[in-house]
Amino acid sequence: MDFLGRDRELKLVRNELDSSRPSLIILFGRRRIGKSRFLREVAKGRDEIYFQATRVSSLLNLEQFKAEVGKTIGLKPQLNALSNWEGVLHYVAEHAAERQGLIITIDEFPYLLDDEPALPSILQKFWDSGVLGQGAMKLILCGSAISQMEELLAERNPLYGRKTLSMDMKQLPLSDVAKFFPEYRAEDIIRAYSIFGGIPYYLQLCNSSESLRDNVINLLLTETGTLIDEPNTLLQTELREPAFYSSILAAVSSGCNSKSEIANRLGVKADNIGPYMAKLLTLDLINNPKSLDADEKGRNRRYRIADSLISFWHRFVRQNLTAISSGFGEDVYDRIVEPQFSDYMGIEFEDIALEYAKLHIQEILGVPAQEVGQIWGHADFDIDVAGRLLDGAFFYGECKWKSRTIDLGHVRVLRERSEKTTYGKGAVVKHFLLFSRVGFSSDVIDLAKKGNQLHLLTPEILVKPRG
Ligand SMILES: Nc1ncnc2c1ncn2[C@@H]1O[C@H](COP(=O)(O)OP(=O)(O)OP(=O)(O)O)[C@@H](O)[C@H]1O
Repeated sequence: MDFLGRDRELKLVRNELDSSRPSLIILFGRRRIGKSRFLREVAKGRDEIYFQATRVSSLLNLEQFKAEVGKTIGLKPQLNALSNWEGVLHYVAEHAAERQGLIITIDEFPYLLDDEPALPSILQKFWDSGVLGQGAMKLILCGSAISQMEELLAERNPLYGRKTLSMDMKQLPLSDVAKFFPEYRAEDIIRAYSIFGGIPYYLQLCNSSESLRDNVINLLLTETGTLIDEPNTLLQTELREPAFYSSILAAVSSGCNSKSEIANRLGVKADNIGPYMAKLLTLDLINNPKSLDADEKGRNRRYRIADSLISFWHRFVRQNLTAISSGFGEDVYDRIVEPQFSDYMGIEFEDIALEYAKLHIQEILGVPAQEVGQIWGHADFDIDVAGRLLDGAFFYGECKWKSRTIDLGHVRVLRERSEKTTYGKGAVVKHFLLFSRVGFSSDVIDLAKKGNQLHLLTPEILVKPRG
C-alpha cells in the first residue's frame, strides 16, 4: 500500500534533513503508529544506513549494525575488526564525511539499551566530538517504548540538550484516515475511524472495496481475525501486568471515569491504581481532560479511552468471544453491534468534532483555536465541544449522530447552554457549531445562511476539510 497522509510530519523531518548542520532526531510513538514506515518514507532517495535493533545481545546488534554500515559504505577489514559501538560510529563518520547528509537511523533504539545502557553516553561523546559536522550527518533514534524514549530527552540523560528535533508520533487525523477508504462514503469513513482509529497498522488491514461490516467481521469478529486479540497483544508487548491494565481499560470503557470508580470496579484501593493510570496516559491509551469551565483547582477531570479500537473491542468483542470462537461472528455483528452502534457513535462523534475544532476551525471561523474541549459536570447540561479562538471569541457545539435532523430547538438549547456556563461569560463574539450526520432543518439552514454565527458541519465537511 502507498504511504498515506502525514504531510505535516514529513515536511518537518525533511526540512531538518535538508539543513546543512548535523541533526539528532528523536522519533517516538506507541506501537503500530507507523514510525518505521514513516522513516522509510522520509529517507526515500537519500543516502542512509538503516538499522533495526532487536531484542538480542548488544554484540549481535552491533554485528548487524556493522552489516548495515557495510552495505552503505563498504565492508572493509577495518570495520570487521571493530568490536564496540564507539569504534563503529567513528568509522561511519570518517568514511562518510564526503556523503553530505548521510542518515544513520537506529530503529527500536530501546532494545539496544537493555544490554548496552551506556549507549546514550557513547552517543553523546560521538555527537560532542563534532565528527558528524563535516558531512552534516543525520542521526535518527526511534522507538516505541515511549518512557525510554522520553527518558532520553530528560535533563539527567547524557543526550539532554543535543536533539535538534523530537517528534511524538500521534494517530492519523480523520482526513488522512479517509485516504485508506477511497471507496467509502463520508459517513462510513467516520464509522471506520470510530472503530479502527488513526492507527495505520489497523487501517491498512481493511479492504476498502469490502463493506465496513465485512471488514469488522473479518478482522475483529472471527476467531482467526488479525485484530481479535489486539488490545491484549498491545498491552502484553508494552507492560508487565497486562491483565490488570486490561481490567482498568474495561472499567473505563464501561463508563467508570474517576479513579475511585475504576478502583471500586476492580476491588482495589484508589491510591493503588495511580501509577497504572499514569502509564496508560503515557501510552496514549487513555486521556484525562478537564471540563473547560472547571476552575484551576477543580477536580472535574474524567478518564476516557483514547483509542477507538480499544473502545470498540471492550464494548463489542470481549463479551462475545465465546460466540465469535464458535463461528457466530456475523450474528454478533447483526444482533449486537448493529443495533447498538448508533449509541457507540454518539460518543465517538463528539471526539471527531473535537478533533475537527482543534485542527480545522480556522477554515470556517477564519481564526485557529487556542483551546478546545468539552463542558460537563452540571446537573442539567453538557456541551459536546467548546473552545476559545486566538482572537478571543468563543465557540460552542452540539453533535448529533442518531437519525434526527438538527432543528431550531437544538440551536436554542445550545445558545441557552452557552449562557449557563461560566466558560466564555461576557465574550463579545460567540460562534455556534452544529455537527450532524443526518442534516439540518430548512429553517436552521436559512438561519445559518444569514450568518448568525451559526455553522453547519456534515460528515462530508469533516472528512474533507478545506485546509
Ligand atoms: N502512513 C502510512 N500509510 C500507509 N501505511 C502505513 C502508514 N504508516 C504505517 N503504515 C503501515 O502500518 C503498519 C505499521 O507501521 P509500522 O511498522 O511503521 O509501525 P511502527 O510504529 O514502527 O510499529 P511497531 O512499533 O509496532 O514496530 C505497516 O504495515 C506499515 O506499512
